[in-house]
This record gives sequence, structure tokens and C-alpha cells, in this order.
Amino acid sequence: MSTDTTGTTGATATTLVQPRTVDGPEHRQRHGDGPADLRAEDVSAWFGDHKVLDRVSLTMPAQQVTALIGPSGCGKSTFLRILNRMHELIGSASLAGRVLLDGEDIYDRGRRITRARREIGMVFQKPNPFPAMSLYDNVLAGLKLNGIKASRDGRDDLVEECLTKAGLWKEVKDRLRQPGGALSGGQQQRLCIARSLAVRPRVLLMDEPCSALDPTSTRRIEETIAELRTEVTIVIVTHNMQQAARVSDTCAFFLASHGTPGVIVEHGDTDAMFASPRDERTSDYVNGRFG
Ligand SMILES: Nc1ncnc2c1ncn2[C@@H]1O[C@H](COP(=O)(O)OP(=O)(O)OP(=O)(O)O)[C@@H](O)[C@H]1O
Repeated sequence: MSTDTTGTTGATATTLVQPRTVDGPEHRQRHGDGPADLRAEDVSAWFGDHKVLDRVSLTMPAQQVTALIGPSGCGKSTFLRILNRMHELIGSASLAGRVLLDGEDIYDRGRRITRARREIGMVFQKPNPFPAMSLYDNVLAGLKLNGIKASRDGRDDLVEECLTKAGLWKEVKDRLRQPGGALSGGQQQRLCIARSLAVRPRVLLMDEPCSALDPTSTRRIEETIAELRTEVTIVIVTHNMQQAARVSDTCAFFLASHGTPGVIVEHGDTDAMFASPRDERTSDYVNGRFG
């Protein structure tokens, strides 16, 4: 088992990454050009011999927010982890199918796992800043892990830019040297979003990012999601139907009935899916009749 440059362990990890810089407008160009389409094709997933997803295909368009909804255990988080190659970190896990980022398969043999994780960032259910590290260094933590170099001025600008985009700059600009652990839960989650943005992801995956937060912090994160949609393609898992309706443009309803693997029952425009779902099971779920 080797250690990759994100600090995680994995059988397919790679090591040497060419240094990059964040200075200048060319930074974005060198890292791809902003939000990308993400497409899953015939994705199936297993834990050991337990199949949990069956031939799931879904397009998550650039500059849109796609919500993944469905009852507990239907495979939403597994699907999300497959989208940035985190699924393969679990020893018993395997998968089939393709995940295309602007048409390029992130699982191609010639593509580095670290590149997929940099281009496709992840924000987790529980905010996970480095608690003893300063807010400033928290934002930049992903740069070091990805071997991206920055001058002092470049770092300062990037910290301000990412905290602004994450909706946190005004609250913390005078205390950037304080530790990440000193923030409230909602602020910590926005710090994690800022940290994800610092490596210029083309897609941001969010796994129930508000489930540990109070209503005010939840609303603030939802505002942040709305502001970010032109910067980065967003895919969010949520159990909160009102939240899915508020934040997403398109929606996919997952279901694993009676022990069968999860599938997408219905997907499409969020407003249409909530107002007039095509499938009776979708109607029951979005109207709170099960799950
Ligand atoms: N690390 C794991 N090892 C073995 N089985 C797992 C693992 N993680 C998830 N599973 C199983 O895979 C299936 C799908 O789980 P997953 O967490 O993806 O569903 P989910 O829809 O995200 O659920 P929830 O809404 O409760 O988070 C479930 O049967 C779960 O028990």
C-alpha cells in the first residue's frame, strides 16, 4: 500500500506531481477551464459480493446543481464517492462503468487518481477542517497536498478569493491566524468549501453538507451553493426535500427496493420532478409518503 499526494492511502496511488503555481490568471487555464460536465455511464458498485448500485447513468451538467435524493441505503453516497475515485479506497469495494469529466474517463489507466480528486472536490457531512491549523493555512492545505506552489501575494489573494466565494470572508478576515477549530459548525463547513475551492475544482461534490448544521447555517450554505453554481458544477446528496427543491436545477431519485441494488428511478428538471413526477414511487418519496 502506498501513500498518494492527498495524504490518503490507496492501491492505485501515484507519487510525483509536477509543481504548479496559483499566481496569475493563467492558473485557471492550466487547471482546465472552470465548470465541467460530469457523466456517469452504467455505473455499478459492490462491497464484497453485495451489489449496491446497478448500471446507473446520469449527466450532471456544468454550471448546474444536481441533487441526489432517495431513502437511506439506496447508494447515493456510494455513487458520489465513485464520482471522484474515493470508492476504491475501501478495501472490499469494486465498481464497473465509466465516469466522464468533459468526456474524459477519470478511471482511464493513464490518468492520475490525484488529478481526479483535485478536479472533483468533496465536502463531507461533518465539517472536517484541520482544527489546530489557522484559517489561512486551512484554505491553502489542498495546495500543498497537490504540489501547487504559490507566492506570498498569490496565497493572500487566493485565501481572500476562496473565503469570499464560500461566504466567509467578512466574518473571518480579521482573524485568519485563529485555528479552524475555533469556528462555529456552519463557519467550519464554509471553511471546508473554501479549502475545496482553492485547488480550482471543476466539480464540487457535497454529501449532506448541512445535516450537522442549524437552520441559519443551513440557509447560509444554500446561499453559498447558489453563488457558486457559475464557478463549479455541483452535485449534492440531501435528505431534505425542501433543500433539494431550493438549491438544485436537476434532481435524480435513487431507490433500492427490497434488497435490490440502487437504481435511478427518475431524473430531470427539479421543479418538474417535484410538481409532476412521472413515476409513482418518486411522487410518494417527494411527498414524504416513505423514506
Ligand atoms: N464501507 C462499506 N462497506 C460495506 N457496505 C457498505 C459500505 N458503505 C456503504 N455500504 C452499503 O452500501 C449500500 C449503500 O450505502 P450508501 O451509504 O451509499 O447509501 P445512501 O443512500 O448514501 O444512504 P444514507 O442516505 O443513509 O447515507 C448500503 O446497503 C450500505 O450498507
